[in-house]
Amino acid sequence: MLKLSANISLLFAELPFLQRFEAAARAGFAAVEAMYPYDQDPAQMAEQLEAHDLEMSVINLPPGDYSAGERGLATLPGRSADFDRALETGLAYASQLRCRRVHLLTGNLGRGMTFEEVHPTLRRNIARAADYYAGHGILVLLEPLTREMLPHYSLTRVEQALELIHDIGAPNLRLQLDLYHTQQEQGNLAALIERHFDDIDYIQIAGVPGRHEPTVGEINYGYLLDLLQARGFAGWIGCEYVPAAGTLDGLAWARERKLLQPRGDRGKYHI
Ligand SMILES: O=C(O)[C@@H](O)C(=O)CO
Ligand SMILES: [Mg+2]
Repeated sequence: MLKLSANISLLFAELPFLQRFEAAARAGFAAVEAMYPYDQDPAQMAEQLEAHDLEMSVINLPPGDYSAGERGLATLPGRSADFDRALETGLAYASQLRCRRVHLLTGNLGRGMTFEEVHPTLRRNIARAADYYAGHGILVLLEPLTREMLPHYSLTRVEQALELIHDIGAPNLRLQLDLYHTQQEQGNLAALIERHFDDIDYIQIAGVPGRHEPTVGEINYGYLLDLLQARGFAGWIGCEYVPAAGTLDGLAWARERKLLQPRGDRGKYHI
């Protein structure tokens, strides 16, 4: 059966962050994911995971100065100290949350820079991250992100990510395929899933346009989820979308596919 993880940076936003763990468990999720949990106390998050028998399926590594538009440090020359600090902080959180995956945001292209020009710095830093986390049994994931959201982002296509993954060759360096982003950059999702199935560790889903439930928009997730089911995809599928209305009502699609196992009174929170 396909495994869903609730992105509690976006889902259950009707509740304070620390209450979203219980709400996700009651709704029937076995895991949660978070984008940038670094404003939270990891001990409190760990308590919630334990209390509600949840896995933390993935967290992003610290992205640099987010408010300044930084989305990762791996492409930026002269930032190795910040990059190393991000690896250390990510490890502290992942360890305390027993999270076995971190998403390494690669960073923006500097003004006037091309992917080819940043490639040596990027490759070196990704290899450094993979080596750093390998010793802790943690996977490092690369996720192509669309320029519709991040116009200057460095890693936008599946083929770019796979070239780095295969060239570096670290066994703990894997692909995070976000179908919301990849639809906007290159489409052809079913063929990409089929062609690169063995390289995909993690999938995320959201509707295009609007980043709402997978039932809204141009992507036929019924077809894609059937394909993943038929291929026996065993990784997590992150529900990384902004509910169009209420979170619980918006999960009807997952309940209809019997992908959620509600625990206790799902409606405890009046959301
Ligand atoms: O798809 C996304 O936006 C996230 O998975 C992410 O890591 C970058 O924000
Ligand atoms: Mg994503």
